[in-house]
Amino acid sequence: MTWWRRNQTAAVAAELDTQVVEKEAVEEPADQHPLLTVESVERTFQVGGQPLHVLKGINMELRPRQLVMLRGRSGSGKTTLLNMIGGLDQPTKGHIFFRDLPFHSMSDDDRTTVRRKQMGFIFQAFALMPLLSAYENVELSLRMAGIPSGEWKSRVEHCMELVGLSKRMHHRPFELSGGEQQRVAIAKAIAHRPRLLLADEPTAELDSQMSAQIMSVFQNIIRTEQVTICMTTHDPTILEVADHVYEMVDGRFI
Ligand SMILES: Nc1ncnc2c1ncn2[C@@H]1O[C@H](COP(=O)(O)OP(=O)(O)OP(=O)(O)O)[C@@H](O)[C@H]1O
Repeated sequence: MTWWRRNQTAAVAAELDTQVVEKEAVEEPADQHPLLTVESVERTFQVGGQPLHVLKGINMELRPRQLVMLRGRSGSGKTTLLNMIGGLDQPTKGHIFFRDLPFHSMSDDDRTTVRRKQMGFIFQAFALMPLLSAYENVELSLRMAGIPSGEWKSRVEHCMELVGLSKRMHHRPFELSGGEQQRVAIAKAIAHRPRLLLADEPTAELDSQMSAQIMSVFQNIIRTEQVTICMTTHDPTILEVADHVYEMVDGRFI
């Protein structure tokens, strides 16, 4: 089993390298091949010995440089789906392809390799480290992704500039407002140049003005960093900036 895993991991690493070369060589038009495809995905949890059907047949696509929102009431299954798209969990049934990689059947190790290199997360569980400055938080993400240390300084400074926080990069999270902390989280999530950025309720704790700022940062990074963003939200006021909104009710899109 171990040798197979190692070979599989090597194959994924090789695939990623090829994809990076392709990315540099060819500029993909926005509407070309999907970055991610979800086909007939179901997710069932066992709760107290009973099956709980949370996702009941989801189909969706994320295309390069799109801003896609998952909207729905609390408990409708948005976070469960986002976890699946990010390879943090696997479907009970159905298929998920990130580019050509079958997330539904890949090992945890292989999904982790893809995630580290090609995805960024703005999730509560990946929150800022409180004792590190904004700069050090972003740098940490480059270190984790295996980016050579010689590239860290310019990339951190570039990302802090993209989110409009160049003047505050040596502050620690508690010295920043909620909106500023969220912008540091965005800088941290995009520092290693992911293809896909996933955000779970990124405007949840923010007032409407700060939420609008975050959405404007998202639009800016889609343009300048060529990233695709998929986020969950309850907030009807930000839906208009989405390229596509999937409305979820009780584990299905309507
Ligand atoms: N690991 C798990 N085990 C058992 N049940 C789970 C698990 N994860 C999620 N659920 C259940 O699945 C349902 C959907 O949860 P999910 O967090 O995906 O909803 P959501 O739409 O993101 O809600 P919110 O907007 O409140 O975050 C809930 O009833 C939740 O209790």
